Amino acid sequence: LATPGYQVHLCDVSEEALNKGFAGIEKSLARFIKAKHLSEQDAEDARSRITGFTELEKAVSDVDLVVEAVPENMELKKRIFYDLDRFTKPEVILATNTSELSVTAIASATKRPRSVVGMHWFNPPPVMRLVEIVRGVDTSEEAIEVIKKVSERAGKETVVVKDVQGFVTSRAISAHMMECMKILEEGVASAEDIDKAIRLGLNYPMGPFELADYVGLDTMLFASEGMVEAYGDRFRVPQTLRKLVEAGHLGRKSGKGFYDYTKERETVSVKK
Ligand SMILES: CCCCCCCCCCCCC[C@H](O)CC(=O)SCCNC(=O)CCNC(=O)[C@H](O)C(C)(C)COP(=O)(O)OP(=O)(O)OC[C@H]1O[C@@H](n2cnc3c(N)ncnc32)[C@H](O)[C@@H]1OP(=O)(O)O
Ligand SMILES: NC(=O)c1ccc[n+]([C@@H]2O[C@H](COP(=O)([O-])OP(=O)(O)OC[C@H]3O[C@@H](n4cnc5c(N)ncnc54)[C@H](O)[C@@H]3O)[C@@H](O)[C@H]2O)c1
Repeated sequence: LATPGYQVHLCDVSEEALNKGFAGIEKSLARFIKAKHLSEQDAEDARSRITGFTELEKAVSDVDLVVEAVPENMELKKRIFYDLDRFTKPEVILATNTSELSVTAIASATKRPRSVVGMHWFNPPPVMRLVEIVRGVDTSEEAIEVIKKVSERAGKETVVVKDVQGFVTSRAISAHMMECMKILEEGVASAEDIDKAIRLGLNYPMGPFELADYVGLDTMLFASEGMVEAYGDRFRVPQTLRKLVEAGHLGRKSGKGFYDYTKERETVSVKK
């Protein structure tokens, strides 16, 4: 959002967490500069528009829009929205990047459910082309329009969907990934070969296990629990996924998941 010109307040729980965020932004800017999508000056301008905060009240007291992206946990999201409702000006729109939680339930923690809306980005957000906008039961047309405008200014296409478990995208990808997980657990093929088959045979940019590591296995587990609760037997929480998360193997962000990123991995991604 800083690249297309917005002033951004980035808030996280500690300086260490903030620095991780800034390091991620640097990596992305470097890739864009290398690919000549951005000049050094554009990158510098984007950097100068981002200010870090570790206190939520200070971060949001004078903003026009909040995009929340804390871990996928309903109690935590509700606590944050309760605070956002108290700390922001009354006209501010409060968006959540939740992958599958009920936007309507998150909105119930505020006194302004009309201004609460889903703004679902995709990883890596600077590259992926869609923002899925989720209309909660009370979300106003104005809130939807603001998110459309902001997304378009960030170069994204949008779709507006109803607030059902998993919306369109997480529901669809869950079906695909959970079936691949069953294929793995049945011993039909290795994770590497399933990933290769899906990439080369079906032309997906990433196989299910490399994508799961990329998204983060903790986020995957939270999301799959929600899918099972809503849709029952059509989905089930994969035990292999649960065990990896219990062991602290969260994918790329912890160095290990379905693959080990601490060693130079014979990468299974297709290089041109
Ligand atoms: C198995 C477990 C089962 C459990 C079931 C659980 C179910 C629950 C499901 C819920 C999931 C929720 C998910 C979430 O809410 C929504 C998501 O985010 S879903 C994930 C969406 N993302 C994808 O699907 C990504 C797929 N991958 C790709 O598109 C590509 O691989 C890639 C990441 C773009 C990388 O492309 P490559 O060609 O491989 O690599 P390159 O390095 O050449 O990059 C291409 C191009 O992109 C630029 N780039 C890449 N990354 C970044 C970045 N971070 N920042 C900036 N730019 C980047 C790169 O520079 C290249 O640019 P170019 O040179 O081409 O101009
Ligand atoms: N990972 C993905 O690919 C992806 C894609 C789309 C949407 N999402 C959604 O985005 C949200 C975040 O997911 P993630 O995978 O980035 O999680 P993550 O755990 O990797 O990152 C969450 C961030 O929130 C910070 N945080 C925790 N508590 C906070 C608080 N009280 N105040 C401010 N910051 C706090 C953490 O320090 C961390 O930086 C989830 O709702 C997830 O479903 C994730």
